[in-house]
Order: sequence, then structure tokens, then C-alpha cells
Amino acid sequence: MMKLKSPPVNSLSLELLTEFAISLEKLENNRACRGVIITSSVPKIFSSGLDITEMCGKSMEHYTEFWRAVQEIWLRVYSSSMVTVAAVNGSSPAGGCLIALSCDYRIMAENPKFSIGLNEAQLGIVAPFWFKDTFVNVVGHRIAERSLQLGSLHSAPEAHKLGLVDELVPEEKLMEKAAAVMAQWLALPDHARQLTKTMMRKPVVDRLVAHREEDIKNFVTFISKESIQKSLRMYMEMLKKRKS
Ligand SMILES: CCCCC/C=C\C/C=C\CC/C=C/CC(=O)SCCNC(=O)CCNC(=O)[C@H](O)C(C)(C)COP(=O)(O)OP(=O)(O)OC[C@H]1O[C@@H](n2cnc3c(N)ncnc32)[C@H](O)[C@@H]1OP(=O)(O)O
Repeated sequence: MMKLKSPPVNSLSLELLTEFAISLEKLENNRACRGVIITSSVPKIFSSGLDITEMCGKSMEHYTEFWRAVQEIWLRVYSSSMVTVAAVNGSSPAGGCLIALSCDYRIMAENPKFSIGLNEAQLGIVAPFWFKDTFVNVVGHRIAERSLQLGSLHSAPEAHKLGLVDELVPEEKLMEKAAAVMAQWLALPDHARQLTKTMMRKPVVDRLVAHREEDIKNFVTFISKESIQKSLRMYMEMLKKRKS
């Protein structure tokens, strides 16, 4: 099991992304480890997505390093040879949703206050093509298109209806259910499951691998624009105001 633990909201900072990648690499290289459940140890939050402060007021070099780390996590989770189950025990916007979408199976606590989705448009930013591809591969083109354009955050029941999560279970049963799903997936021979996963996911993975540097350049150019920086600053202010 891998538990995200970066209070208050598990925002994916460069540091957390780096630790996450190292932990995944260790598990991937351990032949005795055939599956991983990804969850959170922060109450009510799976992950608040990418750490917005990493994308605000920093240097081009920093944005480059940060975006490479985001790409790395996605590549590692999406193309993992292990069975990956997301036990979504709280809200999971944007980058948090991407982590869950990149797993093989998603189980969410059935609390209607928890929400999940790719809400980038609400921040005035655009989900890159590989976020979009991952989303389309889970929910289909039409649902992904509408949800991405509106930057929708879906309540847990809505997310289940759309197929964004595979199952809803009472909060107290989440880990038990995740373990049961893991056992079911691990009952299959690894080689057949792994080859099938690769066949299904390879085109999307290859697309980023082939355009990785170009994608970093696009991100750095986009995020450095003063208009985008302004949108992000306003969004952070809104989060703080909402609190007070
Ligand atoms: C055509 C050309 C295209 C080119 C495209 C190229 C590249 C693409 C470009 C850009 C893509 C970038 C992709 C980004 C994906 C992301 O993940 S962006 C992050 C989106 N996340 C959110 O919107 C979540 C925001 N947070 C919340 O909604 C809530 O915080 C919460 C998670 C629901 C929790 O609520 P709760 O009430 O419990 O907590 P608070 O809101 O009080 O938060 C506590 C504390 O934490 C700070 N905070 C929250 N989220 C973040 C975050 N994601 N990053 C940094 N900080 C965060 C919040 O501000 C509070 O701080 P405090 O006031 O100082 O305590």
C-alpha cells in the first residue's frame, strides 16, 4: 500500500512527486510486489492535485523540473506492471484525479461531499493531451469533452454514474474492498494481465514519450504567461478567501 501523506491537502509538490516516484520504482523493482493500493492518510482528501505554488512566480528552470516530475509520475503509474488500485478516500481534483485515473481500478468512498474531476479549466489552465487521453480512456470521448471544457468536479455518486470511478463503498469498507479487488486481479497470471495492459495503454504512453521535451516546452511557455500567472494567483486567493 502507498499512502500519500503531505498535510494539509496532499498537494503534489516537486518533493512529494519525487518521493512518490522513488517509492514506485522500488516497488516496481521488487519482484515479490505484484500490486499496489494508492490511498491517502490525510482525512477527507485523496490529493488536491498539483501544488499550485510550484507553478506560480518561479523560474523557467523550476517549471521545467516540476513538469518533468509530473510526467514521470504519470508514466510510472500509467505503465506500471503492477496491479494498481486507487482507494479514493477523499476529494481528488485535477492532478489527484489523474493519479486515480492512471490506476487499473478506482474505488471511492461514497461520501457525496467528496469530489473528483479534471477541473483545470476552472483555474484558467488547460489539461495537457495526456491528462485528456487518460480521461477519455476511462469515461469515453463525450463525457471527457464536456467534463474537461466545464472543468467539472463530480460528486462521488456522479463520478460513479459517469464511470470515472468503478465502485462506491461506505468509507469504513474502502480498504477492505480495495484488498478484495486486488486479490481478484492478482488471481490472474501476471504475464497475460501485463501484456494486455501494455496493449491497451501503449499508444497513449508512447505519445508522451515521443513528445516529452516538446510537452515540457509547451508547459513552460504556457505557465509563464502573465495572464496565466494572474489566473493562478486569483485562484489561490479565492481558496484562501473561501476559508475565512
Ligand atoms: C493550447 C496550449 C496548451 C498548452 C498546455 C500545456 C501544458 C498544460 C498547462 C498547465 C496544466 C497544469 C495542470 C495542473 C493540474 C492541477 O492539478 S492544478 C491544481 C488543481 N487543484 C485544485 O483546484 C484544488 C484546489 N483546492 C481545493 O479545492 C481545496 O483545497 C480542497 C482540496 C477541496 C480541500 O479543501 P479544504 O477546505 O479541506 O482545505 P483548504 O481549501 O482550506 O486548503 C488548505 C490549504 O491548502 C492550500 N491548497 C489547497 N489546494 C492546493 C493546491 N492544489 N496547491 C497548493 N495549495 C493548495 C489552500 O490554499 C490552503 O492554504 P492556506 O490558506 O495557506 O492554509
